[in-house]
Amino acid sequence: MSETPAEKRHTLTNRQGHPVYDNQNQRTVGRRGPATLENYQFLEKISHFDRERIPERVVHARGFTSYGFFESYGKWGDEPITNYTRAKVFAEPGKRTDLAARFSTVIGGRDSAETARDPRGFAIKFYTEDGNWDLVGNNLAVFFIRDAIKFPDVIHALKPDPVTFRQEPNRIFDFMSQTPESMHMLVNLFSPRGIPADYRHMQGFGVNTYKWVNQQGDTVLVKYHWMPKQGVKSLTEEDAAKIQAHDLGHASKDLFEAIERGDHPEWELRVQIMSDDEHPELNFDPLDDTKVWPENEFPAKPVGRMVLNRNVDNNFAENEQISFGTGVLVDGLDFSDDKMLVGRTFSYSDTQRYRVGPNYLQLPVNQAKNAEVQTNQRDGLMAYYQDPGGQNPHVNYEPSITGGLAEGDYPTHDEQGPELRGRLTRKQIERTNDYEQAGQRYLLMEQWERDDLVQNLVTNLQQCDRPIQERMVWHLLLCEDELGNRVGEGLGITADDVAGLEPLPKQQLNDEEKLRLKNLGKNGPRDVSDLVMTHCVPDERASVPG
Ligand code: HEM
Repeated sequence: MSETPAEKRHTLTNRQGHPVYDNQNQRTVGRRGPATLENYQFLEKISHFDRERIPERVVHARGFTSYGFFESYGKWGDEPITNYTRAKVFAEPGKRTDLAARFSTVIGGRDSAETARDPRGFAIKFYTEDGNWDLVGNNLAVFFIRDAIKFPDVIHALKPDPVTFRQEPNRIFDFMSQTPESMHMLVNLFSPRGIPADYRHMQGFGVNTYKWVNQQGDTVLVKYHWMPKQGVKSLTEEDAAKIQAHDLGHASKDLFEAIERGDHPEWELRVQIMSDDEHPELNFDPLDDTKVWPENEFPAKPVGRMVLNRNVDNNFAENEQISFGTGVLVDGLDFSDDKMLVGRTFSYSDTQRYRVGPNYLQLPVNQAKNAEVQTNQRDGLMAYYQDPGGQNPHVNYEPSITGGLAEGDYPTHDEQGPELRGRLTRKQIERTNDYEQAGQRYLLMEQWERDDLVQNLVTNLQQCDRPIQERMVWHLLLCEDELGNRVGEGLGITADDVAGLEPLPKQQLNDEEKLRLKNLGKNGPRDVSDLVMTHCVPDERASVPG
């Protein structure tokens, strides 16, 4: 390789701007040492190196960030989107908003394999003119649990054993077998969808239920879906192992290289809407993130597209320090009472104040760069940007008659949504219905996906204690006969072996589930003839050379 001509190079300095004349040798007394303690250049270099790492994300540690834009179609079906939301990002057809996207795996550390069977994070930061909007989703449409209080438990079960430091199927299925609401997620996670071919060929889902608010203050419940224009492709366990044998970061590499060569990946954003009420006519709760909303009843309508067209310049500054959160909403978008969402909304900014620091929002990648930020928040560790505080820099408080920042005018209404009534309680939601959609999901799979799912469940459950295996077969039979019977066959467990198991303590079975339990393994397939679900679009088995 030819050397860069010396005259074009800048002189190396330390962080104080002092030129470095020798970067190979410490200052010592005589050639052979000892070293001197006042050697500022050496101490600055080493002590900065000692602090190069920040805590990695507690989940989603390995990920990759790129930039692009969102373009609104301005319509929800035939209607202007403004009928439903006043969020400016959707306002008119063709309106573009800058964004950053971070895709990730969940459980492994920062250097772990991207071929892991794991949900994939699908986090988008829209830099809108009203400030930032983060849509923090996953590639799978549902989640393991429906109440945020269980999040540390589900993650502990999925993370390595605190003693052996290995991910242990026995711990995972110990927890899942006691958590019936996880069945829908497990049916997805152990299917090929649990190992997307790469980041460009996967879907994204908001998973939690949010709200849209229009000019009149009317609210609707919404769910968000991202559909890759590249198609959906996934890997079997064997194919993933082949890739992992020579590459731990194939998905980041694929995305980076596609963007570098101008092959810009694209996703369409589709939105489902429901009126903002409890929907007693449904046999599930619209605020339950273990459920999808059937699209024959609630069509997913295209509202815009996202294109990724630029890579980061610095992985640490833009990927490691980027900070997403579900609390980051703009006017026209709102939270629902989804009990996961409220917990997530506390958790993200809490962990980021610890992981990145209290001034994490001053970093360029996190700044609301298309909106004015003027706040009386001051100082703290690594404070970089000090806002002048309006005309009078002495007034860093509000209210004031001598200057400083003033409150804005409320966009339209400060009251919205239905009236809520209820007594304080710790009860779970009523319509748990933990098995139906898991069974439907199985029946809507292609044959290769079903076979892969069964094989993956059997291989993992074979490593579990017998009572865990039995309880899992019991749950899977309640989802769908064929699924339970096939997994049971792989483990040497029949429906009769588990028919006598009582429901779990605190488990609420609905009438249909009670009936299925009576006929365990002999109920016949559910009817899925009319059912349309976005997360069931055909999945292509990715081809892997060798
Ligand atoms: C109560 C449940 C949940 C809690 C408490 C929680 C908490 C967290 C925490 C603490 C992080 C690390 C954030 C950081 O260090 O910057 C994180 C990352 C993430 N979570 Fe969750 N999470 C929950 C559920 C979910 C669900 C249901 C989804 C999918 C819809 C999800 C998607 C993500 C994504 C995509 C990231 C990575 C964001 C990035 O790329 O930086 N999480 N979560």
